[in-house]
Amino acid sequence: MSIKKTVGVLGATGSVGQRFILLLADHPNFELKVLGASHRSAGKKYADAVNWKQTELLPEFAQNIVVSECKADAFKECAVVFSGLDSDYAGTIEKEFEQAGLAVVSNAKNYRRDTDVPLIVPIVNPEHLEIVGEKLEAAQKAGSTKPGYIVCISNCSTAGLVAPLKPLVESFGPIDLLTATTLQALSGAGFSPGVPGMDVLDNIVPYIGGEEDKMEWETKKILGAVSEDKTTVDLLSDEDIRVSAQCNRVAVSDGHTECISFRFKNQPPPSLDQVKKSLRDYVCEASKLGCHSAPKQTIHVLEQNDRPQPRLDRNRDAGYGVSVGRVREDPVLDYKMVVLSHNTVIGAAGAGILIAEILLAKNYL
Ligand SMILES: NC(=O)C1=CN([C@@H]2O[C@H](COP(=O)(O)OP(=O)(O)OC[C@H]3O[C@@H](n4cnc5c(N)ncnc54)[C@H](OP(=O)(O)O)[C@@H]3O)[C@@H](O)[C@H]2O)C=CC1
Ligand SMILES: N[C@@H](CC(=O)OP(=O)(O)O)C(=O)O
Repeated sequence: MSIKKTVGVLGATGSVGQRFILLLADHPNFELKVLGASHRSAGKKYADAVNWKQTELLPEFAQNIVVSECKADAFKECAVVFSGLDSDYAGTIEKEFEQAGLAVVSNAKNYRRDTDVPLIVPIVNPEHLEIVGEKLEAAQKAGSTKPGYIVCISNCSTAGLVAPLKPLVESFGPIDLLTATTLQALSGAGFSPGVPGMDVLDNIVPYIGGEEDKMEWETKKILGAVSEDKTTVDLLSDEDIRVSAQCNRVAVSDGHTECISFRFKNQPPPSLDQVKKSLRDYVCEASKLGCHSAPKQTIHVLEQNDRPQPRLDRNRDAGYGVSVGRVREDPVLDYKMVVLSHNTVIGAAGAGILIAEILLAKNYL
């Protein structure tokens, strides 16, 4: 039996942090031993520090762990540190951890735009982790100690957007025009303080600060390619793809829905049946590698007229799979569809865990 790697979570009390606790309970490769949060939580038992908001009970293993301050020394035994830190603090803390030689897999936005930091949706572009492999190999050749590094997880809405695009681009070539309108869950806004009930009850809020720009920019990095020397990512340009996003907050607990339309660069486009087949047949690399959390079916193509729906479909493949429905021709672009992805699983904590499983499978941890 293989020995489990010790791991830690920064921001363990938040929306993403709580999801990490759930997903890491009884994980076959990782044992979650160290939890970090703000000075308000540090020194308390996790059960006393956290305002637990999940529908599942707080797992027993985590209840009595004493929350640490987010200092690298407390995490030095960790093979990987997952971060669900508030972005106001993630920048400094994650850099300190990297400089201390730790592997950090982060949900925060701070380093996503650094070209030498992989920005990963694990069911889409795990090949960008080659940048980590190259860094480790270079250090080994130079005889230096194993370096720390940061891997970023994408914005949660971007994860749902790029998932169905990947197989389509692989099968039929580039997509050059793309529009997306999102209906985003409350858990995406975090728990401190979160969205006030008066804002969302009987209501929709048509603004999520910074979200549209993130979707438009991050798509170009995720669908880009690793440079020849394997040290950076070459982004797609505005000429390669134009992306337009509109983001809305709705009264759903978990699961981001996105109505998307797109055009293929190569005309005429594939048929509707070819599009659906490409989505259904797609097997992500994590599944091929046999990673524990990899979805059995990466993209679920639903044929019922009224699906996907967040409450009914967000937990497909335990939240690691993405659902698409209403795939049909678009009278303006080529095709349109509705995409649903679990924002705190494949859009956040679950993505982090799947990335770590891929790093492990590639002997990078
Ligand atoms: N929610 C989602 O679906 C997604 C979130 N993200 C990103 O993940 C990160 C976490 O988001 P979310 O869980 O929603 O946020 P929350 O507000 O729910 O949680 C924030 C966490 O950060 C901790 N924290 C706050 N201040 C400090 C500090 N000074 N030092 C150390 N820790 C601190 C909090 O600890 P304490 O309880 O002690 O205050 C808490 O654990 C953010 O960067 C967010 O943008 C990314 C994708 C999706
Ligand atoms: N903004 C997203 C969640 C989030 O925090 O994303 P990011 O890590 O890109 O800031 C939402 O509200 O649903």
